[in-house]
Amino acid sequence: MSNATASGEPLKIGLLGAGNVGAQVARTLVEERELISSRVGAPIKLIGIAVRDVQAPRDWKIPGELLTTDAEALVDQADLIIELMGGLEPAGALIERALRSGTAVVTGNKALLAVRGGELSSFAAESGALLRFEASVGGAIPILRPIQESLSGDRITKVMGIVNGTTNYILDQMDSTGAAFDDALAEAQRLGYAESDPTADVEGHDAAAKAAILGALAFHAPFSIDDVYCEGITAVSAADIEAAAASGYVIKLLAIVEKNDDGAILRVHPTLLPRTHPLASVRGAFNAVFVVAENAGELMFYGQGAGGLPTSSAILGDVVSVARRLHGDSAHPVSADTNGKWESVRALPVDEARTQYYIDMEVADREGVIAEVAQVLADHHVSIESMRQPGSVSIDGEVDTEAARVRGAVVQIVTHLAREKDLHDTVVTLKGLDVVRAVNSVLRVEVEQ
Ligand SMILES: NC(=O)c1ccc[n+]([C@@H]2O[C@H](COP(=O)([O-])OP(=O)(O)OC[C@H]3O[C@@H](n4cnc5c(N)ncnc54)[C@H](O)[C@@H]3O)[C@@H](O)[C@H]2O)c1
Ligand SMILES: N[C@@H](CCO)C(=O)O
Ligand code: NA
Repeated sequence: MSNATASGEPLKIGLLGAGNVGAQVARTLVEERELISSRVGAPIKLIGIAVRDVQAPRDWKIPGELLTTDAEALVDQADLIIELMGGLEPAGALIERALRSGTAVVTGNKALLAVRGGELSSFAAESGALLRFEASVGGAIPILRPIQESLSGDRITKVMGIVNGTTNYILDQMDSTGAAFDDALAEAQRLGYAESDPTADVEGHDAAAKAAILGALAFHAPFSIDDVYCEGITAVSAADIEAAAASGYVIKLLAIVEKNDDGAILRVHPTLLPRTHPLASVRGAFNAVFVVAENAGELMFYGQGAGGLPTSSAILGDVVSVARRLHGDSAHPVSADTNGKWESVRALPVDEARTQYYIDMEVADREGVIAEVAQVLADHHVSIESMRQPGSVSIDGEVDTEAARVRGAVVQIVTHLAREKDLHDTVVTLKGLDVVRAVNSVLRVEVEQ
């Protein structure tokens, strides 16, 4: 890397990958070069785009002289690399190559960062290279820079986000139209939100990668996706959504990272939220991230978490920010721009999380059943916040015993906050009771911070 801008030469930008996001970034860097240069305060130039096939048809006609299949040579010539190939390799090796030689990197590659983020950050710290990845969580939403910079004088205690647009779209469709999971997924695929292989989204892996990145930045510790407990949405049924709605809740797939005196817990799972919660109003494929910090209190960030154009906005914001730093190199030592020092924060098992549970079950309809169920919860130190018997309660709230006798009894319990391990053991014991015919669903609940 040369210190191009200090010598008046344009800052040389190399782009790796020209897919959904890459093509939009290329278009802006070519068509809006003057604007981006003026935002930087120094000239920039896109010097090349590494692609697999220079002849492949593209929506936006990229000037042919920019295309190359030699990604390594492009990395070696550039002052700043934008990686938008995705996947672990060759993206990982190319980013490592750039960072080790002091070349700045901007990427949106959450899958790579969730596995090798700590290692790549240390390469950056060793060489003084800048590494930015705002697009990797919440797409266009400015969330990582606020966590890294705006809140760096505060202590973040919890981050809770809807960080996967595909699953939010599916759950929202199920909630608003009563659709079954498979139909909502098919619609998400038709609209281009979900990929033909939707595993990474619906099984929660994409959200788990983002949880690892959020946890690492919020708590200054190099967490990886292996530290994240992950449950997707494939087991969420139309009946779950309907029962939740009847009790005033909505089901969202949340990435939750929180810190206590012993360490941090990182988890992704379907969660019941009261309809009055700010995250409950996030509809369709939108994303939102809720942050709680000791002094700032509660903050919420909302916007488009995916799509070529929105995501390109976050990439270009990082490019301008990095280019400004490279331009002012001598005045602003780059080492001051990193995430600070990693701290020693243990990743705790999900069993240590404190959460509330919603349990929907069918019990035999006879005397003493409710007392027996309540005793199981008490034995596990879990207290009950509310209990409903929707199948046997009439509209005015009077218990309709005749209805209960015919239908059996559905019992819905919301617990107070308790250790995940105790809640889990409670459900196992309930399932073993003779009077419990079936446990229909068990979901975690987030009510307050
Ligand atoms: N699309 C989004 O909404 C979105 C949002 C946030 C983050 N991201 C991230 O941005 C990155 C890019 O996403 P995308 O949607 O543009 O993906 P994409 O699949 O549309 O584009 C990737 C491009 O990289 C090219 N490529 C892959 N390997 C290559 C190689 N070895 N040499 C040259 N080219 C290669 C592919 O041919 C493809 O054109 C991913 O890391 C993704 O996770 C995407
Ligand atoms: N598959 C992701 C893309 C953005 O990271 C989503 O649905 O949100
Ligand atoms: Na973002």
